[in-house]
Formats: sequence, C-alpha cells, structure tokens
Amino acid sequence: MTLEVKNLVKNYGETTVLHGISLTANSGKAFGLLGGNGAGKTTTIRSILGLVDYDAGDVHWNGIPILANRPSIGYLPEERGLYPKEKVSEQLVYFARLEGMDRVSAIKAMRDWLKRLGIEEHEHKRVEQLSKGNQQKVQIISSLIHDPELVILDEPFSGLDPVNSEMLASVVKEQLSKGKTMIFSSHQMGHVEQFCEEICILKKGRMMVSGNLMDIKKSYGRRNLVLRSENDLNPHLAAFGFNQGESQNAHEWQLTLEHEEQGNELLQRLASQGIDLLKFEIKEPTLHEIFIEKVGDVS
Ligand SMILES: Nc1ncnc2c1ncn2[C@@H]1O[C@H](COP(=O)(O)OP(=O)(O)OP(=O)(O)O)[C@@H](O)[C@H]1O
Repeated sequence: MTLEVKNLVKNYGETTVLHGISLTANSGKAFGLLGGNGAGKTTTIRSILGLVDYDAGDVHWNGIPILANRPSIGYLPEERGLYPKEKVSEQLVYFARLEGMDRVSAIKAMRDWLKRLGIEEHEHKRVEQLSKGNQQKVQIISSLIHDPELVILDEPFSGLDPVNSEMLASVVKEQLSKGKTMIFSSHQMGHVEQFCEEICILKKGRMMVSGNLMDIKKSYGRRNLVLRSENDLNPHLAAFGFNQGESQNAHEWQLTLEHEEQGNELLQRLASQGIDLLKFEIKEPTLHEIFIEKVGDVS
C-alpha cells in the first residue's frame, strides 16, 4: 500500500503554487506534510484526492495512477464539513453509506466509534448542539468510519484539549498499526514527531527539506546543549565565548554549539574549575527548530 507523488506542479493562472512536489507514503507509516500558511499542503492533498487538476506530475497508488486504482480514502479536511442541523447519527451513517457500507454495518461502526471517542451520549443530537471539540471528533469519525486504506488528516488535533488529543493520538497509532497509509498535515510539530517517520517541509510550494525525520535530525548534528547548575555559569560561559544572554533562568542554560566537540571541551573546562553540574545534555534539534530555520516562525 504505497502512495507515490512525483513532481507535482500546479499553477493558478500565472502563479505556480506547487513547484515539483514528490513524496512517498508507505503502509503503516505516517508521512508528515508540513509548511506555513499558504505553503501548498492543501493543494498537494487536493491533488492526491483528484479534487484539483494539477499541471504536471503523477500520483500513484501501488504503482498505478490513483484515479485508475482508487483506494478507499478517509479525508479529514482542514475546513470541516459537517451539516450543523443534522443529527450526529444520521450524518455518520450517511457518510459511511456514501463509502459503500451497508446500513447495518454503518450503524454498528458509528456506535463503536462514538463509544471509542467517548461521545456515545451525543448520538441523537444535532451537530450544532455539540462543543467544538466534540464536533471535531464526529468529523474524525466520518473520515475513519469506513476503515479506509489511505488516511489523510489535515490538522486533526485542532480544537482538541490535551485529554482528547491523547485519545486521538491513540486512534492514529491504532490506524497505523492496522497498516493504513497516512498523510498527516499539521503545524503542531510535537504530534508530527510522535507519528511521522518521513516528512517534507514546504515553503511557497517548494520542498525545503524531505526524508526520514531521524536522518534529517542527525544531519543537523547534536548542537543543543542544556546545562543545569547551582553555580552561576555565566562568567565561565562568557570566558568560553558564549554570551551571557543565552542563560535561560537562574539555574539552567540552553546553548547552541558550533560543533558537537565544543560541548565536551566545555564540560572538561567546567570540571577542571570545580563547577558541579546537575545536568549536561547535548540534543539534536527538535522538528520545531528545524521548521523555524527552514520556514520561519508560524506559531
Ligand atoms: N483556488 C485558488 N486559486 C488561486 N490560488 C489558490 C487557490 N487555492 C490555493 N491557492 C494558493 O495556493 C497557495 C497554496 O495554498 P494552500 O491552501 O495549498 O496552502 P496551505 O499550505 O494548505 O496553507 P494553510 O496552512 O494556510 O492552509 C497559496 O498561495 C494560495 O493562495
């Protein structure tokens, strides 16, 4: 079960909004499609779904053009699409039936999902009577109820509190363990790091970074140093060439190293001066830091 997007180009009039986007998403894996506002994530997703006519490139499912070999798809769009006046139950069964489920299976799946997400008491309410977070859960159910092979989730965590985010995280992991192929678009890097082995960061329709997340991080080197000490490290750090403005608070300092060895040199120097350290940790950059470096701060 592989989704392969090759050199996708999309123009709106004179403006090119996708400049050759390529990605491969495999069964049981989530592919993280990242980028700031207007980067081209939704246009890429809509091209995969066949909702946008792209100007060049290919979208293949298991090696065959996706329009000729269409998998069942579960799509959670960024702009949510529920009917506010309709009952939760009617709407979910309707979506499931559209995807080819028979009525009995659709009702069973709808009840199982409502229970799974802890909103079974809302089955007979109109969507507009639900809180925003619970509406979001109904929308998530509508994209998964028919057990699709390809799952495309655009900002699935928006509007969910921490408890419900955890619940959705377990649903996402369960979907992946069932072998689903998943495209996951989000601004929330923590979630992307939790689920996605492969990522691509877009900026103005161009791929700034793409590949295996761990390889990408390794390529940046382990350059974040965190120190904790009850001593005042500022004079020692300044003597070593770090400016004092980098201290975080009275007892913890976060520094950016020029190279990994610089951390060990600093450690030896502090030890030779009798400075006790409560913490010395050299870390790879977070995805958030890589994102900011490539795209700029969008939070
Ligand atoms: N129908 C359209 N006509 C003209 N330009 C469009 C159209 N749809 C999208 N665009 C442009 O394409 C570019 C990419 O938009 P897209 O919605 O794919 O970005 P995005 O990464 O999903 O952004 P966001 O995170 O804000 O949703 C933007 O410059 C946008 O203005």
